[in-house]
Amino acid sequence: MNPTVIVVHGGGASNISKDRKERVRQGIVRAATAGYNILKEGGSAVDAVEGAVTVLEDDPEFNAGCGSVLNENGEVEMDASIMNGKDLSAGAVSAVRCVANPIKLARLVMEKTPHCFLTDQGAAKFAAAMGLPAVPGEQLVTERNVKRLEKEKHEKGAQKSDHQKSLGTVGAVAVDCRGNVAYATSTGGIVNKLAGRVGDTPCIGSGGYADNDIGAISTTGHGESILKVNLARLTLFHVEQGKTLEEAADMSLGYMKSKVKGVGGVILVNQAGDWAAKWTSTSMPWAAAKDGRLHSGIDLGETNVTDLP
Ligand SMILES: CC(C)C[C@H](NC(=O)C[C@H](N)C(=O)O)C(=O)O
Repeated sequence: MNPTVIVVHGGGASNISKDRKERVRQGIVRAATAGYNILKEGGSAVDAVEGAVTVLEDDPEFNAGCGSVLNENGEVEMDASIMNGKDLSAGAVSAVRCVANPIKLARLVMEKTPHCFLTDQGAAKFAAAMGLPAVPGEQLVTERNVKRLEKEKHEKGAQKSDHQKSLGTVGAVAVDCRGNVAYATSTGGIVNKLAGRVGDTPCIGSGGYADNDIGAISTTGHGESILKVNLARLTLFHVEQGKTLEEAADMSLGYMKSKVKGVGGVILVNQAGDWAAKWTSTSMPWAAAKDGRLHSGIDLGETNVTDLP
């Protein structure tokens, strides 16, 4: 039996307030625990990453699903992708408006169509055909995100730090008892984005990648930067070249910073059950479950370890 591991992230961020930090921590732990339980019951890595990301899409603290940031028109447009490292099958959706869980739609694209990627209206039509309930767009708009958009529009042009732009993209990577790896990533993108803007999250090789022979990775950060360097596949390239997961993450994040001044974060696992969580943003909420233990943190140098129930 292979060791089962799941790692989740809740985006890159800075200066999270104290009580929000607690809610973020709880959400991340809840998602990692849900994913780990799926693995423990013999579920696949794909089931586990979809399950963990669904928990985070349903949590308004995170920038995905019902907590998604708003575009310039005050609307939610979400991106998501998922990949199975067993056969490199992949599914992605972009600019979807009216589904509660874009990651479920991405999985359906992967498993029920001959394609990898559906967008906008075609994705919406496919969701309806698959019986995914449509939710009214307004239902995904939270008070906090209305305020955040107003603030962003008001401050436009003024000097502002990256954390204002977006917060709480979510992702998961896992390895199951059969040695298969998978990733899932989901986001509302960046606040005040142009309608129709597509980020890194749904793009295979940028928002994530999974290959049993190398490992699985999910990314967060400035989408345009991540796209330019193909952050996910670049990191796994370093792993293929013999680097450890941590070394590979440091190299690719360092490259993105020096080359295009982009910050972000990554989580990784491989078939051997090694895992890593690394970031160049000020902080990144993350949690990893392995051998009945839960490791978690938000800020640099912070790791809490507890026993899982
Ligand atoms: C400033 C960064 C680190 C915040 C981070 N943003 C994303 O991951 C955005 C997503 N990759 C995109 O571009 O659509 C977050 O949401 O936590």
